[in-house]
Amino acid sequence: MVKQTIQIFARVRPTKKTTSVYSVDDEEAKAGSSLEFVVPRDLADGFINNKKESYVFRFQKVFDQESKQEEVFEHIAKPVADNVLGGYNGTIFAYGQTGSGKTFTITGGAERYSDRGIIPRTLSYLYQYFSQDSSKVYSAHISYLEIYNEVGYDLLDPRHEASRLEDLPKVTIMEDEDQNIHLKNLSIQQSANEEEALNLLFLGDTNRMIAETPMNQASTRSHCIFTVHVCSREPGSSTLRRSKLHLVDLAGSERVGKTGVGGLQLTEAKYINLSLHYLEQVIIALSEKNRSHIPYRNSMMTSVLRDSLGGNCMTTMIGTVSVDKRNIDESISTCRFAQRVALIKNEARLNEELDPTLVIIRLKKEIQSLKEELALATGEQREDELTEEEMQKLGQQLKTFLEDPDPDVTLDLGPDMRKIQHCFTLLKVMVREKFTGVADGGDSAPTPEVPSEPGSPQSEELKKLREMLQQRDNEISVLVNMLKKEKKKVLDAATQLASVTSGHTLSQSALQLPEATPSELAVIQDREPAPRDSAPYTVHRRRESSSPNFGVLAPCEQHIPGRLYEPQASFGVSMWGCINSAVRWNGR
Ligand SMILES: Nc1ncnc2c1ncn2[C@@H]1O[C@H](COP(=O)(O)OP(=O)(O)OP(=O)(O)O)[C@@H](O)[C@H]1O
Repeated sequence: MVKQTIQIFARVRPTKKTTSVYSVDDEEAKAGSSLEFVVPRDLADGFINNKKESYVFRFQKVFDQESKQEEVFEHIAKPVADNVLGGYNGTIFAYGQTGSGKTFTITGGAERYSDRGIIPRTLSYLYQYFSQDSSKVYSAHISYLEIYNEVGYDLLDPRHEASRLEDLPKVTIMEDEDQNIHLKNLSIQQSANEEEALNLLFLGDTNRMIAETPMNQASTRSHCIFTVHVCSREPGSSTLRRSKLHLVDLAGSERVGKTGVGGLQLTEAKYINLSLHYLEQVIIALSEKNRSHIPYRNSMMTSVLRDSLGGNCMTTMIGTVSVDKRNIDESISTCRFAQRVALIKNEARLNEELDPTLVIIRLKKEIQSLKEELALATGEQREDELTEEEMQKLGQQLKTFLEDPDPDVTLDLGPDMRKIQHCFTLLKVMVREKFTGVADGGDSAPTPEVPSEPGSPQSEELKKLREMLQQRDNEISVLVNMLKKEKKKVLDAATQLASVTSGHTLSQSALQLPEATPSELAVIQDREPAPRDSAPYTVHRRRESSSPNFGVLAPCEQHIPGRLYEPQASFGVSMWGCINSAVRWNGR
């Protein structure tokens, strides 16, 4: 919660006449500035005259006649807009006598683009911010209320042009039990971008009650409240921030006697002055300590601005003053009003709430889950089939669960046995597909391994073993290829040997004879080779391992003098053992 007094600023309307009745003293940046009016004593009032000659008022800042709209926006509206973007309510209201520049400050002048006032500049600032801040999703809605002769009208109502004012629906105030104000018949229109928001502003301004008065050629005869409702949410979050920015152009106070108006304008002036009087009463009540009752309900304007005055809002007032000699009294009165306003303390709260639609979805789910739990507890299982949509949702849930690398992740299916069973069926299909490549089951498929939990020691071990197995497989296939080549060489050598010894030819099939007995092998391995030209030989079979294990051949890995062949390569040396075992000389 932010406790803050209402910030007050003064703006002096430019005047063509040079005037010495006022002076602005700009003090240190933080100390603010003061505005002084000098009113010389009127000798006509007699010699004994204790009337004050100098009136000094302090403000956060005084904008003199040369101040530009840009400057006013930067100092007054921008900080308020920033707070609104942060989730706090904000109000800026302009107060002053008629023709002192309230509408010029709040809405702006129509002649030049640089004369744009606080409303269009703030809209531009807000939408620019929305597009630049990617951390949140923003939306804005706009309402425009007019209070004319104590009756509220919706300025954005399209029937304004065609209907008479009396035929338009009246905006009425409704209060809930928490004393929050709700406005019936006031439309709140969404505006997706700056252009749409400006169109709404122009539509409302065209519908405003304007009349020519002796003080102002286009005097606004009503109080107007332009409200921007900002809503923001971080993507994926269910917390919403809703804030309101009221930009208020009050109707100007005027001295009926001085301006000499009559008829309708007199009635308007009476209503305006009465509502400003009620506003003043509220301000006085708020600035007094220990005051229990604040008369908000006296007028529609104070009821609508209830939060802005002493409530959940950061409020700023701009007192517009005219420094023509004939307007000095009204200007002093405006400054006095501002000094009282500066005593009001507001307590602005961050307007965060849970998104009601998300809360409803969550509660519905909870109810469904409780119903299912109850059915499970009472033994009433649901018999009806799962819908296609439910099954798809379960499939997606299961997929997310299986793909999540987190070992602690759980699959929440609720107490509905149909869902649990469906998930098991899906899981079975998935496992079979993965391990057998068969999409739909058959009894011949082997029982799939139960996959270990990812990241567990068993799964690591399994992974290592699989890698080793793959490596061995690769080695084996290389060796098998080499074996084939060597076998060919052996065959050639044996053929050559046979032709050298007795002219017999050794066929390849001779090397694929049945296995030699252990005693035969022993004899083969102990025997010295016979001389080259010895008696005819017989070929016995030497078992070749179906999975070539060359350890069997290892004892022959050395060159033996007198052998027929010199091995060509290290593997060839091993193969020599094969020949050694396979070809036995006749003299055994
Ligand atoms: N700071 C300024 N610079 C230039 N022109 C100004 C300034 N302030 C006011 N004016 C001009 O003075 C005239 C009266 O101003 P404006 O209509 O804003 O007064 P007002 O306080 O809203 O009066 P009312 O209460 O009668 O509506 C307008 O023509 C406006 O353009």
